[in-house]
Amino acid sequence: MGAEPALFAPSWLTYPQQPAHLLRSIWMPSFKRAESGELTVDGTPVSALVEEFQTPAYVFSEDTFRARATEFRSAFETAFAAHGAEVSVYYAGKSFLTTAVAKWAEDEGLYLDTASGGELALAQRAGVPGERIALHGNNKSVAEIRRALDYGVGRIVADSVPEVQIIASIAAEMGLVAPVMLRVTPGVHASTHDFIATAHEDQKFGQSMAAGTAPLAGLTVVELNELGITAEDAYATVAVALAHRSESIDLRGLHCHIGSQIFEADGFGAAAQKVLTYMQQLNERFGFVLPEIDLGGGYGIGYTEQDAPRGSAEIATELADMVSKTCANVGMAIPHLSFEPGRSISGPSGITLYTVGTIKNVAIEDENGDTRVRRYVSVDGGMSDNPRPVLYESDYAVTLANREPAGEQILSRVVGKHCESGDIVIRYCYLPADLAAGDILAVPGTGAYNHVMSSNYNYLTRPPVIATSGAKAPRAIVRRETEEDMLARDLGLV
Ligand SMILES: Cc1ncc(COP(=O)(O)O)c(C=O)c1O
Ligand SMILES: N[C@@H](CCCC[NH3+])C(=O)O
Repeated sequence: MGAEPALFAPSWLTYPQQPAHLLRSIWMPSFKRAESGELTVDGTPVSALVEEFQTPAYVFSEDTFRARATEFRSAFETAFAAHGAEVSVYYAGKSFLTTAVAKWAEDEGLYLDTASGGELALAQRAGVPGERIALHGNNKSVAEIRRALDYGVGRIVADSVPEVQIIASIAAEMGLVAPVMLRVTPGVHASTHDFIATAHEDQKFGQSMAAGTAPLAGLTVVELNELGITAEDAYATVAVALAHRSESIDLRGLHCHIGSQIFEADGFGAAAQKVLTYMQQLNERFGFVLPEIDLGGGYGIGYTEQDAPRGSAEIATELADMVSKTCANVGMAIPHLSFEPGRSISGPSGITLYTVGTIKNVAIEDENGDTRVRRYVSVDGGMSDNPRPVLYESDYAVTLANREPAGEQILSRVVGKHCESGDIVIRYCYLPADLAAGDILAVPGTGAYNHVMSSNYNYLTRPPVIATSGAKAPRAIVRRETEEDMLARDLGLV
């Protein structure tokens, strides 16, 4: 492996050969090669999947999803139980949600984090009980809040002072008491792409815990005085005071989420430390004991051989030790803990299958000024089924799936079929020299933030999601979109 990360400074001389074997940090045990060399998913050869469901297609292993959900939950429960604390795990539906997935998560003992009225509607359709659901969002509509309260969700995570006010007034009008968590901004740096980091101060989520931010809360001095808030207080304290005063809000605790696709433990630990310390200050100030803290999700997964994801047991043990130490230091009992993993459960459970179309060579100059050839391999999908490369410069791995990727390997770039030069599926990979139109490629790690972020760009129809498991025949849990589906929304010459 080269000294520099190949993803950002690819060197023709140093970029590692894509291993023909399937790295287990990227490919879960559901994805195996048969003796023939063909890739299988939970025992079904990809050629059979492609024959029945065509490409592009997301293939999602129910077995892997269930195993990862249970593994995460048990790891966190066990690690915190060692300190006498209890844990609830909320599966973050924003990463991948269908009726079947909501049910699998519930079967495995997970609660469900929803991020909009639409996700909530899906959870309702799946029959997830209200008390097992959380509703998130930084700009919830009145209808979304009403729907959540009507369905009896276990908690609404309020993002700001105005949201606390709106939730309080809707709950009062409905004659209910709304269970609320307050999202705070821990002000720590999370090492991930800027667009998916959410813990620093200058972004849209949460309320600041920093002293002296209360005057930014939008209340008049008289209103702040009435709440007992001074200019030295934090913005978040204003929200807590409002929630505390309201008879239609049951304040359950604080919430924070530092971002997504994070490997280092430091950010999670630092955030937990800051929020717990602030929580104890609130407990003392308001004379209550907030019963719960939610530390969000964000645990990174392996996309390429450059990534080294950590196991849930290791993360959980580290966090539990950190939380227990902080609580002892600030003199509080460990509150109920909750977590919201999305990608770490759904991401590695899914792959995307594409069919190879045109293959062409382009002459380019390498870093030494020598002319080289880059092989462009086009597939039948692209940024409409996976916008992550174009949004976050995300890197993925790929393997030839319908047969053994044997023989000479050639540095290649896999691109989509959209009308954009940035429509790149895999920037750098080695694929066999004899790759040909009609071959099937499999891209791992597409179980999270792919199907849910797909689009109809260039009027491509969105792929189906095929669920696999050792116990059942593969079946579509989301059907392929048809041209009729797309065209039906165009109202013609009105
Ligand atoms: C509040 C909240 N919880 C949970 C998640 C899930 O994150 P991830 O899929 O990275 O675990 C997100 C997304 O970043 C989020 O915003
Ligand atoms: N959509 C992002 C993650 C956002 C997480 C939700 N707050 C991704 O694909 O990585």
